[in-house]
Amino acid sequence: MSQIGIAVVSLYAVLWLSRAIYRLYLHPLSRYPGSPVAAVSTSWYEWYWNYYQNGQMIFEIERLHRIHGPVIRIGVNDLHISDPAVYQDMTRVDSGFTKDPYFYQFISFPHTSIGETDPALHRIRRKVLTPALSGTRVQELAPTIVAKTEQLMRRFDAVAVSRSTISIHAAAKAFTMDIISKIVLGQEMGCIAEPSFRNEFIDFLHAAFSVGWMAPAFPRLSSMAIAVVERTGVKIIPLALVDFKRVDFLLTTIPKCLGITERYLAKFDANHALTASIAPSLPTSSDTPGLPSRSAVIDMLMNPASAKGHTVPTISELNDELIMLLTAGNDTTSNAMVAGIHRICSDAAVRHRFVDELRTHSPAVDDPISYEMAKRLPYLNATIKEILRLAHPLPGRLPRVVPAQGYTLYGHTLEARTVIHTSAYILNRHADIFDRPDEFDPDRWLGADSARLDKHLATFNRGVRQCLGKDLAWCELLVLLANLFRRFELAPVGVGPGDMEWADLVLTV
Ligand code: HEM
Repeated sequence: MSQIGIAVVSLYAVLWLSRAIYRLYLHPLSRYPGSPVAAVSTSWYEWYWNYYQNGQMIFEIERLHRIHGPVIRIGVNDLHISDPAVYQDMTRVDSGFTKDPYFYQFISFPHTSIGETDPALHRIRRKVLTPALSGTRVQELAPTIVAKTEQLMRRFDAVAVSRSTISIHAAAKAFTMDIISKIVLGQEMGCIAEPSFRNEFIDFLHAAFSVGWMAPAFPRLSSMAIAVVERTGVKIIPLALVDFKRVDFLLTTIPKCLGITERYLAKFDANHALTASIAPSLPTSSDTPGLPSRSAVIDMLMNPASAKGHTVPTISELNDELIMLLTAGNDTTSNAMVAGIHRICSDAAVRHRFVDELRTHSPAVDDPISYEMAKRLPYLNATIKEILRLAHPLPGRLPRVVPAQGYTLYGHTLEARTVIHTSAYILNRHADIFDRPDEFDPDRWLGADSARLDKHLATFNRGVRQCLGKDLAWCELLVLLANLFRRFELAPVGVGPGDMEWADLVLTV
């Protein structure tokens, strides 16, 4: 190496070392315990635990909390908190905490309901989408959800008659995909009718998220990779978002989604009277003769009058939102179903009470249990809450930025733009709130204390960024689990120890 080369490398080493010393001993967060590696380099810490060790950082964070208490440092500018009171404070509507743009640019598309980090723009997007997913809308959609459950039950009937087995995992994902695609695209994907419940969207999603943690670990490299792929179509490193943006994926793997959206818009554009009639109110008929079924989501997004300040998205922005909604509405609820079915089947006492309540209140097996009835069954509801407490569809860190005025944490003021992470996996098992936290015990939700526990359930997040699909998820879980367990005696086949272990790949995989 030339002398200049040696000088450059030495200078870089000195700079790197000085910065490492500053971050470890002089940085405002240096007072907090945690990982020294994380304090020096967020990237390598993230890369090691989440990419190299495949989504294990959440378990390492849990271990560090056990050693160091409620606050640990997990990055140069990042703390992780395990304290339900701090979480409540951070999720107050007026807390001023916002989503961390650095993190969300890599797990979501910009300006979508999930990815928007600007509070004012988010408020508008949320207002536009709320009517399509609100409690009232879910009530209207409930008969469709019951009908999809019935269709799925026919598949289970066939399996029971032939005394063969069925993949609960594939069945649950097909069920949620057909429902969310109908809501989002106006047309279902037809996964329940597929012989093996084929669901290309989920296959793609899991392949993409298996490399998802590369992006937050190396943000500059990731931004460059996204720019390169957008301009040339060439994928230089494995990244979930790069895969999402890949033209060949969009054209071949889920042509149905884009094709459906484009046909939908073309039909509506061709019919100006109808386009003009897309008022802020929702379509009442889902099947107007001669037209594709209506998507409340697309209708509201394409209507400039949906909310004050709303700008109609371009086709690309529209697709970004639709893909995010398909993702949010498919994998999460189905994972809760799979984990829940396994829990109920594995606990004879719970299963007995669960089935007993269903058969007592609704003995006629051929009369589907409605959403209305399911909502009224206490043990069913308590069991689902307990499933949601422990099932972890989105287990991991949801980083939030400290507002401009700073934030006082245990007497010390954190500077604006410090990032605080909390995780449902850790909060939902916090011993200050949940007695015997690792035990699956639906009865905890039937006691006098249940309202207090409810307030601390972090599964759907809280505050202005809480889940917009919570009512839909609840409806799907209630209707599916009630009808499934009332009708069938289920037993796990071929599920070995370790098969239900999960990794945090943003989504649980
Ligand atoms: C058991 C099932 C579900 C769980 C556990 C869950 C969990 C969550 C969580 C934790 C968030 C906050 C994410 C963040 O802060 O970055 C969220 C947001 C969101 N979820 Fe869900 N979700 C579920 C089902 C659904 C369904 C069925 C939909 C329907 C499309 C949906 C749509 C959304 C949307 C649009 C947001 C963004 C809300 C906003 O920021 O305003 N979710 N969800």
